[in-house]
Amino acid sequence: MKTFDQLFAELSEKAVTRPAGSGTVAELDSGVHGIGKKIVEEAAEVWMAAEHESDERTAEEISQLLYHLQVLVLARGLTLEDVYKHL
Ligand SMILES: N=c1c2ncn([C@@H]3O[C@H](COP(=O)(O)OP(=O)(O)OP(=O)(O)O)[C@@H](O)[C@H]3O)c2ncn1[C@@H]1O[C@H](COP(=O)(O)O)[C@@H](O)[C@H]1O
Repeated sequence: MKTFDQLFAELSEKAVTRPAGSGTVAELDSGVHGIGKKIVEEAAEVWMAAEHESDERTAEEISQLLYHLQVLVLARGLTLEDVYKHL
């Protein structure tokens, strides 16, 4: 298990070190357009899970949406602080 901040730290390192086989590196390379499509897809899956599936499936889909949002933050060169200042 990891926290939101721990995941972001891990993804930030992968964006720099670009290890072979990393899905994050592949997604970053797909660009903002590709990442944006994943976000829309996952957001729909969150909605459907919340409406029709279990708490566990809903939480899983939310985790995937948060992951793709973090990848987009990195792709745009933003930091979590850039996001947090709007909360
Ligand atoms: N938390 C995630 C994470 N959440 C989602 N995803 C990816 O996002 C995609 C999910 O999209 P899909 O909906 O198409 O996947 P799916 O198999 O259909 O799953 P469901 O939505 O149907 O449940 C898959 O390719 C997942 O691998 C993630 N990929 C990686 N991470 C974490 O990111 C870190 C770095 O991962 P790597 O870069 O791959 O090393 C590791 O800690 C990973 O656990």
